[in-house]
Amino acid sequence: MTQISAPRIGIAGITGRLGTLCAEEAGDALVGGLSRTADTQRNITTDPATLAKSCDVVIDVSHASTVPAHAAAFAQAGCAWVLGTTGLDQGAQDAVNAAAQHIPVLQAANFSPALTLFLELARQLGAGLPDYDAEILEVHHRQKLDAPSGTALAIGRAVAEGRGVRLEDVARTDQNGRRPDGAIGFASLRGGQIVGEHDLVLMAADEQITLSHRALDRRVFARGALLAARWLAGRPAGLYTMADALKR
Ligand SMILES: NC(=O)C1=CN([C@@H]2O[C@H](COP(=O)(O)OP(=O)(O)OC[C@H]3O[C@@H](n4cnc5c(N)ncnc54)[C@H](OP(=O)(O)O)[C@@H]3O)[C@@H](O)[C@H]2O)C=CC1
Ligand SMILES: O=C(O)C1=N[C@H](C(=O)O)C[C@H](O)C1
Repeated sequence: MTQISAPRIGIAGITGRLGTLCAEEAGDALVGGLSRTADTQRNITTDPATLAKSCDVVIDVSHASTVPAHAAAFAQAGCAWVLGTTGLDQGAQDAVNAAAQHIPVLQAANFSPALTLFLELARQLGAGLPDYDAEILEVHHRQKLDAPSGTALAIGRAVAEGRGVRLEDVARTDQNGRRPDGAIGFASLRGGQIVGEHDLVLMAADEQITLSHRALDRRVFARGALLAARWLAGRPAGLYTMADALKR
């Protein structure tokens, strides 16, 4: 492995809420960005292939619809890809998996260190309390486009993994009808400027346990994305997680 000591960083979704903060955190390592509107003064292009050619790693916090095109362009250019965009359908996820055959890809619905540890705890709770009713509540700002959040789905996947089942087989987003045994339920609230809140609640008749995470400042995601980018650049092709980047 040739670790790159000061990787050149590009940002897809550079004009967005998180992309703007990632650009600030990248400082001098920032070489440019991707947007639907080009800006030559800031080295912002509309073409993923053009950005990829000038970078060692792209931090992608844009929109799920861009993922297949980004996957193809970054794989072709050999550019590492930190993917934080959520709301991917199966086709987009297949494109991510295919790109990871050619380039290093770190995919994380949530770049927070504490939330990364939360996923490990959720796996343990799922395994240790297999018969408890599991419900995941997520709360976000009124502008968020996808629901349930990518993080809520990742928490659900971790609980399901701990239980040895597939989330697709037990996920419950429609609350009508009696709660099926073994279901993993999701509920979403949208309003105000909430940065991101996630609760995992496991309930039995005689006790319940709640794991809670509150993102208080969006910058926690930007700092995590930069840590991931610096860790990923120069690694072998493969699909990595935030837990890989945070291993000590
Ligand atoms: N992994 C993590 O830790 C985190 C992930 N996220 C995820 O990152 C993504 C971006 O979040 P956020 O910055 O809040 O979102 P914003 O809407 O503020 O920014 C997204 C940017 O993507 C660009 N874009 C490209 N194509 C589209 C499209 N079809 N529709 C809308 N925007 C598009 C837009 O830039 P332009 O108009 O210039 O083209 C937009 O500014 C989301 O998927 C979100 O869930 C968010 C926070 C943390
Ligand atoms: O859109 C957001 O804001 C966030 N999105 C991510 C998600 O969908 O889980 C992470 C974080 O919760 C903020």
